[in-house]
Amino acid sequence: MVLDDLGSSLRDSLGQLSGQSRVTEEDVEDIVKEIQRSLLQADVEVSLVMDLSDSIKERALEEESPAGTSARDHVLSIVYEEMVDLVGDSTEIPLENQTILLAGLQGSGKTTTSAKMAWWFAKKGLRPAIVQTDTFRPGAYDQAKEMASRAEVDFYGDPDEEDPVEIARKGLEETDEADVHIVDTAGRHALEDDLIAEIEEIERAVEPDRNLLVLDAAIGQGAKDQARQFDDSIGIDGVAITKLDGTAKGGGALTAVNETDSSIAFLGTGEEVRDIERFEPSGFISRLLGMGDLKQLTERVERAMEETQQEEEDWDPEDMLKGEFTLKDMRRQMQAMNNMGPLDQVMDMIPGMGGGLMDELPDDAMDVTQDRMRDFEVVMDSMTELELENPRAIGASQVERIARGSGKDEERVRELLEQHKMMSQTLKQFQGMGQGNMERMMKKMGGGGGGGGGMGGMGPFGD
Ligand SMILES: Nc1nc2c(ncn2[C@@H]2O[C@H](COP(=O)(O)OP(=O)(O)OP(=O)(O)O)[C@@H](O)[C@H]2O)c(=O)[nH]1
Repeated sequence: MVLDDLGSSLRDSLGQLSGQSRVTEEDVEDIVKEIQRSLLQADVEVSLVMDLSDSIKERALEEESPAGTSARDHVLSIVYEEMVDLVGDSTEIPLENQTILLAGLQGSGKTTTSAKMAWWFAKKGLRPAIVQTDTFRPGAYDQAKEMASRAEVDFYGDPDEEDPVEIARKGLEETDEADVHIVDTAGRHALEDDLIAEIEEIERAVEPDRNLLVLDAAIGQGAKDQARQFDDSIGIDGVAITKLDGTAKGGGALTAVNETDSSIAFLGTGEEVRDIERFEPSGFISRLLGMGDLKQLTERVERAMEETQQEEEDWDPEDMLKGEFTLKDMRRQMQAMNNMGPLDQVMDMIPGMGGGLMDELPDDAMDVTQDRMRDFEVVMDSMTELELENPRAIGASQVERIARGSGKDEERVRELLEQHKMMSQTLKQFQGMGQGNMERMMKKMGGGGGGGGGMGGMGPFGD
C-alpha cells in the first residue's frame, strides 16, 4: 500500500497543530477526514476506515498530551498506533523446518512469491525448496524453475505429470534435504470449484504448517470473497501482498486479513527474487505516513505519559518548600493543579499551611488562568533544559527565540517568567520559616493533610 498522498496531506493537517498545546474537535475532524480519504482511495473497506476514525477521534480528544509533548506529536502518535493496530501484527514465520502452501488467483504472483520467499529463507541460513504443482498454466514449470535457479534454491516440478497432488507428494520426497518447503499451486481466473477442490487435495497431501494467500495489491474489495473461500477450504494463516511497487492501492489486502482473521506475512515490491520484505507493521506505517521513525516517537510519548503519571504520584506539595523552584517545578505544579485543584486549596493540604496563611499572599501571586496556563505550557515546550532549570538566565534574545519557537507573543514569555518569579518569591517566604519551625507547626497542627484528591472549586488556576 503506497498511499502516496496520505503522508503529505496528514503532514499538512498536523502542521496546523504546531504551537498548539491542545487539539480541538475541528482539528481532529480535519485530520480524520484526510485519513479517511486516503484509505478509501486505497480500497480499504469502509467499515475498517470508520472504526479507525472513531478510535483516533476518541483518543485524540480524550487523552491529554503528556508533558513535554506537543499536541502535534501526540496526535501523530495516536494516528500511528491506530494504523499499526489496523494492519495488525506480522504473520509468525519461524526460522525452522516447515512447509508453506501458497494459494491465490491466477497472476496474483504465487510463482514469483515462492521464489522470493525461498530466497528470503536461504538468506536466513535455511535450505528452502520450491515444489511447483501448477499443471494448469503452460509455462508455469519453466518460470518456476528459472526463478528457483536465480534464487539458488532446490526445486521440484514435473512437466509430464498432470496430477498436481502427485507432484506435491513426490516433490516433498524428492527435496527431503531441504528444511523449508514452499509449495506453489495453480491459480485460476476466478474462484472455481475445481481450483478449491484441487488445493484442498494438495493441502491434505502436504499437510502444510501454514497457508499463505497471495494477493495482488491492486485487487480491491474482490479480495473479500477470495479470502473467505480460501479460508473456508484450507484456512489462511497469512497474506503475501504482491506488486506494491506498482499501485497506490493495497486496501483489499487489509480486507482479506480482516476477513480471514489472519495477518500480513510478506510484501512483494518487484519482479526480482530479492524484491521481498517481511511485513513489519511499525516500519510499514511509518513509511506509509512518510514520516521518519514513528515508533520512536510513540515510545517517547509513552515515556512522557508514564513520567507525568509518576510525577503526579510522587508529587508532594511539601517539595515546593524545599530547594530552588524552577520552571520545571512550575510546569509540574500546573499539571498537578489540573488534577488536584486550585493551588490555594492544595496549599491548604500542606500541614501547617492552612488556616489563613494563604490570605496573606498577594492576590495575583498565583493568578494563572487556564488559558494562560496552556500558553505557558506551549512556551515552556520551546525552552531548553537549561532554561527550564535556570529561568533567571533567560535574556532578551532567548525570549525572542522562545516566542518564535512557541508561536506566542514575547509578552507571554515575559509574563511566564514574571509569574515564575512571583511564585518562587512567595514560596521563599514559606521556606524562610525554616525546617524546625515547620516541623513544630506541623506537630501542633496534628500532622494531617497531604495527599491529593479531587478538590473542586475555582481557584487561581481556574478559568
Ligand atoms: N512489479 C511486480 N510484478 C510482480 C510482483 N510479483 C509478481 N509480479 C509479476 O506478476 C506476474 C504474475 O506473477 P506470477 O508469479 O506468474 O503469478 P502466479 O500467481 O504464479 O500466476 P499463475 O501461476 O498463473 O497462477 C508476473 O509477470 C510477475 O513478474 C511484484 O511484486 N511486483
